[in-house]
Amino acid sequence: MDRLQKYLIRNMGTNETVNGPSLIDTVPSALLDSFIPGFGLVSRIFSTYFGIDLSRIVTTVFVFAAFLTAVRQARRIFWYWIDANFTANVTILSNDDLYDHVMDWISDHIVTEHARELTATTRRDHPWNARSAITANSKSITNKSGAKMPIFNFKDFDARFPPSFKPAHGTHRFWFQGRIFWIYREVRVSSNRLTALYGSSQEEETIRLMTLGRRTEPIKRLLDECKSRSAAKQRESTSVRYPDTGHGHSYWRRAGTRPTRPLDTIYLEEEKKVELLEDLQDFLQPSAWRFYSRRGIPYRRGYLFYGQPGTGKTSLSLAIAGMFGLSLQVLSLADPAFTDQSLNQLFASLPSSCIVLMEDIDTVAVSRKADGTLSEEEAKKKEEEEEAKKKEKEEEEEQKKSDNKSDKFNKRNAKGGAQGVTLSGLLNAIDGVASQEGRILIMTTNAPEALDPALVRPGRVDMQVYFGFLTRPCARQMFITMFGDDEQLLSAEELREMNLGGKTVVTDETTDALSPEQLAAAKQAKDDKAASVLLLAEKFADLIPEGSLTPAEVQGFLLRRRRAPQRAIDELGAWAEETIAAKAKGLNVVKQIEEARETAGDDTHKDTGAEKKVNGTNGKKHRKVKVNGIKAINGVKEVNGFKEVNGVENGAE
Ligand SMILES: Nc1ncnc2c1ncn2[C@@H]1O[C@H](COP(=O)(O)OP(=O)(O)OP(=O)(O)O)[C@@H](O)[C@H]1O
Repeated sequence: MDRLQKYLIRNMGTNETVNGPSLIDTVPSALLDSFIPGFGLVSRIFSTYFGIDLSRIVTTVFVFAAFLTAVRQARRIFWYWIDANFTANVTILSNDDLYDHVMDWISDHIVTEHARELTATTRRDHPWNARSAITANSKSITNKSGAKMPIFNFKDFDARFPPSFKPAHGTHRFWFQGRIFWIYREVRVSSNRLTALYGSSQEEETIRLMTLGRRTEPIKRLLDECKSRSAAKQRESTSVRYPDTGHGHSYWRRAGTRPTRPLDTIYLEEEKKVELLEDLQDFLQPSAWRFYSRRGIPYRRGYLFYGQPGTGKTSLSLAIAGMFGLSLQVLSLADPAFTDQSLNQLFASLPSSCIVLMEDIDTVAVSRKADGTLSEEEAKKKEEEEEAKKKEKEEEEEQKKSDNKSDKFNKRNAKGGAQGVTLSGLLNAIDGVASQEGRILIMTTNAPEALDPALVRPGRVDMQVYFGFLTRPCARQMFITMFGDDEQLLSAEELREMNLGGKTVVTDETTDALSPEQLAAAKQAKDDKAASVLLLAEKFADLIPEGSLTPAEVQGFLLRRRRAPQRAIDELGAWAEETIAAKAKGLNVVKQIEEARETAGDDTHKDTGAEKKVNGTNGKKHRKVKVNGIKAINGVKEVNGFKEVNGVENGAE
């Protein structure tokens, strides 16, 4: 013992004598001195002047901390052991739809007033759900007829809703069907295997559901509950995904949801619509999968939607996705970030049933053959290119500085460049071995003739659908949809504003307040209006020049007059004539706005831009207004929205 004491005293630098303080007092002080330089000196000062033994205090703190660490470690080991032997777990990645279903359910069920750790986000309801455009601070503008129109203020609307809460990152406990569950919400770095499997990014958020017991059945029941709850909520929306090519990996990023577009708001000849739907329905039958696999046919379906811009190719794709409850994966090959490899990754990581919408497919490198070789003509072209290579290089340097990215991409594709997406890369991706079964591919193009035949051969494209100009039946339907009483399409305010000669239009909100006589009169007014709209729709359809105007153009025209059906009919002829003439000349901008206003000396439409009085059809004078690339011509007589609605009745007579 003596020897040990001497050794410690010598090595730990204490100058106490062997007969001084005991070992238990001395050792900590010496040890602490080596950890905390100067501790010995401070300790002696405290001991001399205050009579406090600092080393004892510090030792106690150290022992306590060590004890706590040991307990924590023991608890971790205990839970690890429990977790490994007596619990069931299910992990869900954030790029899966299930993640949102679970988060929605959890937010509704465990975010109570007792929850202590939450993540708050601003909640925005869709203005669609606003009962009234008028808020406490509503300002209004006066329209041409002197009537006050309340301004819908989005900030005021948002302010009506409290934030929404979700469980914060970390662990939360809750009960479901009499059983305890834990949810761990965390961000983690994905492994290569997971990345390959789910096509996810390097960092991703996960939730892990855990319950006691060795079977996952209770968790599956919970997931079923989450799914069925949110399925009802999500029936009205279509989830849309876009590709992300960050971190050297390409994956589908969920871009949110879009309201499901009703199919009857797509104006396409009925036979074409029915034929397409039957084909899709046939393919999506559960029995079809067996049929395809038994015959060794890849279970995929391809469609080519072609036609003028603004004829509804994209809109129909969204409507179909909503109708069949499929997600829409949108891909634009004009994106310069895409390569053959990223395209392959994206097709390999598609969900098992979905619609892939590839827009403007003609922008891809169409000059390459499927096998990557060049045709005779192309080889000749390449030779010429090589001859001019030196010169081009210099030019390209200059162009690089001035051109924007998409111009560069188009030029590269026009030359059949090997970067970006090549035709052979595209063909491999869409029907290579890695491509997902069960997917529906919709390719859209304005220039079908520019496509390589390999791209549209049967098997890759199983059905071609032409989207043409607006036909009369479709124009009629568009008019009815635009001015009809469907409360899905028109808000209560709008319906009320669309009164007929002073008679109130019935809405759900107003029915309670009316006496039986008033109600009958109002219902009659509503029926009258519906009948009037039908008659006006016939007139409108008769005036539509077939084979000349796209649905987008007519939709734009009607939207400008969405409260004035009679005005739409009055102005259609002149507008259509002008629009067709402008298109024939290849004009996009019809009038130089300022110049036109100066010439006309008229400032009625300050907000809309150019105006110029010209002679239109039927010997009437018209004012031309350029709005968002679509010309509109207002009738010469002074019009106001409310009077024009009354015009519905006139038109019906
Ligand atoms: N056939 C149609 N039925 C209903 N709406 C249509 C139709 N065609 C165009 N529209 C309307 O016009 C707008 C543009 O339509 P959409 O994007 O679907 O056209 P597109 O043919 O895909 O055009 P692009 O070739 O330029 O991509 C949308 O607001 C849509 O509502």
